[in-house]
Amino acid sequence: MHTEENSCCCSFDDCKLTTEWLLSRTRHRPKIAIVCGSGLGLLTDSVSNKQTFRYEDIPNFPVSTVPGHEGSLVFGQIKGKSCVFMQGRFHLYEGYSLCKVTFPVRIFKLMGVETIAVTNASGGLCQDFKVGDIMVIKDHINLPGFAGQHPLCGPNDERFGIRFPCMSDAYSKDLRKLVLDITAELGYSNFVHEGVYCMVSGPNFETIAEARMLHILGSDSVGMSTVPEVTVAKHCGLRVLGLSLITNKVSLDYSHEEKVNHEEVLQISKMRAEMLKNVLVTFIARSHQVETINNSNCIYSNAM
Ligand SMILES: O=P(O)(O)O[C@H]1O[C@H](CO)[C@@H](O)[C@H]1O
Ligand SMILES: Nc1nc2[nH]cnc2c(=O)[nH]1
Repeated sequence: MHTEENSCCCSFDDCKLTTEWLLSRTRHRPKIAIVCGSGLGLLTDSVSNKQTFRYEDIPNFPVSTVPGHEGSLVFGQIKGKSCVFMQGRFHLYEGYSLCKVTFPVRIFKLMGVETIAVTNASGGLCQDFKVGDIMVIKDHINLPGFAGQHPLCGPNDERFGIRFPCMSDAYSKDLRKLVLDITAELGYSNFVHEGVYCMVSGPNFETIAEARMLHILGSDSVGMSTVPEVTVAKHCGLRVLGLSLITNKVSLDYSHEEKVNHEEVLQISKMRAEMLKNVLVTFIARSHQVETINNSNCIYSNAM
């Protein structure tokens, strides 16, 4: 139950303090933030002029507890563009409240970030998807949100965004088009699809009956993250790109003998991280081609 006292452990002042702490320690002023999913920390390999902060050293930041999530904020440049990477994200199943899970997104907004690219590892429900494919997220299903586990529950702070944000366009159409153009140019079209990502809380992988239900409901892939970050990003007026790496096929059939596990997820992520990195490097270099949106819901739309 949400009350004034317990609803938010990450107030505007907490966010401000963390933002000021970071801005006073780095000269980087990123316009793009990238969240690295499970096993995708290698995405930071192409960053030059790196400056790294461990999460445990940043005031108010949660710490990473999941293998494959290093726990560092990496500032730097890619093709001359200033960016910041979350090398490791936070999940509901780790025991964090959703406002803690999404805390970094608001820090990025207050630092002056305009675009966020979220990546994840997910299980493929769409029967056309193969292990190692990339799904450009077109839309999502916020399953925990239906049950009241929602990062925007509780008193709304208008300085971040409006009470009732529109979510029908959470994933920027222009950024999706840009990324589809890039993947075509790189010769990746055969293993890139658009689709709907469904978030479950985890930490267990799906039962067969659950997987069948999610598939019937219109989900193309399933994972345990991303949706809270995207919801908060859209609330405060960031442009969002979502890329999901299909690390396993989710079983819809009781005769299926293969059992998914986190080690396999990490193995596939590491195998395909290079490909995802190629996409993101080009995306970062070219994202200025897509105009910045002006209709920000957030009144703190510029860096403090
Ligand atoms: O969504 P990311 O952080 O990529 O991680 C995915 O991989 C883990 C399961 O292997 C879960 O945390 C799931 O959400
Ligand atoms: N819930 C869920 N999360 C995942 N993350 C990577 N693969 C999966 C999966 O099959 N199910």
